[in-house]
Formats: sequence, C-alpha cells, structure tokens
Amino acid sequence: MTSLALPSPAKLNLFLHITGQREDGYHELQTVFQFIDVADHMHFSVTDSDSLISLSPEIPGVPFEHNLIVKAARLLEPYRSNNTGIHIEIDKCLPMGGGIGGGSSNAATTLLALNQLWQCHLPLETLAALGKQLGADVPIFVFGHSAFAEGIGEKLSKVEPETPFYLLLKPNCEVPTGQIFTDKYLTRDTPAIRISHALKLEGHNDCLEVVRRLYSEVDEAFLWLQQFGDAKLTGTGACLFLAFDSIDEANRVKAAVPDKWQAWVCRGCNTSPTHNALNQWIASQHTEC
Ligand SMILES: C[C@@](CO)(OP(=O)(O)O)[C@H](O)COP(=O)(O)OP(=O)(O)OC[C@H]1O[C@@H](n2ccc(N)nc2=O)[C@H](O)[C@@H]1O
Ligand SMILES: Nc1ncnc2c1ncn2[C@@H]1O[C@H](COP(=O)(O)OP(=O)(O)O)[C@@H](O)[C@H]1O
Repeated sequence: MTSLALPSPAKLNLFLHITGQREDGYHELQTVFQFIDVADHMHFSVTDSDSLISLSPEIPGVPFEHNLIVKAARLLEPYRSNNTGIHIEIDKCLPMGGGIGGGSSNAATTLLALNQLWQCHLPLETLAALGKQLGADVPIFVFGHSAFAEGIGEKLSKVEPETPFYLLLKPNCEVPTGQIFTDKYLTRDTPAIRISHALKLEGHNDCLEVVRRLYSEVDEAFLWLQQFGDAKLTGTGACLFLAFDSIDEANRVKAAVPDKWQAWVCRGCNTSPTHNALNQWIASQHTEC
C-alpha cells in the first residue's frame, strides 16, 4: 500500500502588528511568517480498512475528533477519488500553545498528503481555503513559502527574508491565542505598512506586553534572552526567539539556557520542509511509473 512521510514544521512570526479588529471579533494583522527546521514527523499510509481515518499515537489532552489532523482529513474526505482509508502516525516534537503553529502545521501537512494519496487533485488555493476553516494559521503552511500576511493572516504574498540561525525558547507555560486577543490592554491600532517595508523595518509584536503581563514565565524568559540581543515573541507566545549569524554563537547561548526551559537551535527556511519532501515524493512516483 502507498505511503508518504512528511515533516510538519513550525513557523515564526518575525513581527506581528495588529492593525484593527473586524466585526466578527477576529483581528486584522500584518506579519511575516518564516518556517524553521524544527518539526513534527508524520507518516501517512493508505489502507483498505473500514475505519476511514486512524491516528497513532493520539495526542495527550487532544480528543480524536478535536485533533486538527483528523479534522483536516474529514474535510478532504468528500473529494476522494478512491475508496481507501488512511492511517496516520505522528512523532510529536513541537510544543503546543507555543505560537509556533504546530497544530496548524499538522492540519496543513494532512491536507497536502491526502490530496496526493486520495487523488483529490485540489489546487493549493482550495486546500488553503479549506484549511482556513480550521485556523487562521493553516493557509501559510499550505502555501509553503515565507510570506507577508495580511487580513486575519490568510492574504499571503511571498517574501524572502534572511535565513539566520535561531535560538527558540519555550517558557514552561502554554498561552491560548484567544486569551491574548480578548485582553483589553492589547494594542489594536498599529498603522498598516506596505509590503515593500515589511523586511526593512524592525517590526515588533503587539502581543508581547500583554503576554509578559499575564505570564510571568514568559516575562522571565524574555528578560533572560534579551541579555543576548533583540529577543522576540512568536505569534501570541509562549515561545521566544533570537536570531544569530553563526550556529556556534546560537549553541553557546543555548548551553546557558536554564534547565526549566526547552530550547532548540534551528534555521529559518523560506520554503517549507513539507513542500520540499512532498515534491521529492511526487518526483519519485513519476520515476517509478
Ligand atoms: C495570531 C497568530 C499568528 O500566527 O497567533 P499564534 O496562534 O500563531 O500564536 C495566528 O494567526 C492565530 O492563528 P490560529 O492559532 O490558527 O488561530 P485561530 O484558531 O483561528 O483563532 C483562535 C482565536 O484567536 C482569535 N483570533 C485569531 C486570529 C486572528 N487574526 N484574530 C483573532 O482574534 C479568535 O478569538 C479565535 O477564536
Ligand atoms: N495535531 C495537533 N497538534 C497540536 N495541537 C493541536 C492539534 N490538534 C488540536 N490541537 C489543539 O490546538 C491547540 C493549539 O496548538 P498549536 O497550534 O500547537 O499552538 P499555537 O497555535 O500556539 O502555535 C492545542 O493546545 C491543542 O488543544
């Protein structure tokens, strides 16, 4: 039976400006998304079993039907052109509630994989529109390239930011996105910028001060990381990151990270590792034919 293994990477928000709020409560934002080479690993195998979708292992604290992987698979089910089921295995490495988009990435990876394995033949635009129903961050992972994002994060324009090494730091807490967006002290009126300025200006993250005030762990980790340079928050947190020109420098700071926090040294990627692996798999299928 056919199978496909794909990485499901994390993203960073290099800056995050909140420029307004829509009537439905969602916030209008401007951000630059870049992928990093820290990832969950997913394996998809086509089955002829009765149970259409199975997942192993289940993610602790995330019921099967609430799992974004299962929700993504259910969204594609009506487009199947064969009568096969799918067994999905996941090696979950990305922390949840970290602002690095692990759940959204898993959903997008599932859409991209099943589009092939179930021969749905949907274009990326349709997969992104389906994914948006699951979360504002899913379209960027379907798009697969670093992007300047507007709207609620779904209007994407390709950009090529530098690809430094990063030290990614996870304070010992999870930050629910909804809590930050409903905080009365959140700044929602940062003036909109043009895309031509997106990579030139030193952007900021409007969520940072709210998250620092609500989560003392994030505040402490931010102050610690700031000793070494321009520490930033990704998304609504909890993760923080700092860019370095050399991997040795990043590793030196990682060695000093207090044991209570998780840390990774990683590299910024302008093409998603999922898309690189998927394109290789598609090429190998053509060679076999
Ligand atoms: C703001 C970002 C930046 O990357 O934060 P992170 O989640 O990555 O930290 C994301 O766009 C988040 O995307 P995602 O995590 O998929 O959010 P969703 O599930 O769609 O929304 C969670 C909740 O956040 C609020 N929300 C989300 C996105 C947005 N542009 N405005 C909002 O007000 C809504 O209240 C929504 O109920
Ligand atoms: N496959 C999944 N992986 C991670 N989280 C998931 C998944 N499916 C559903 N969730 C839920 O989505 C929430 C947000 O997860 P995640 O996307 O990793 O964080 P963030 O949006 O902060 O980057 C989790 O707390 C969890 O309840």
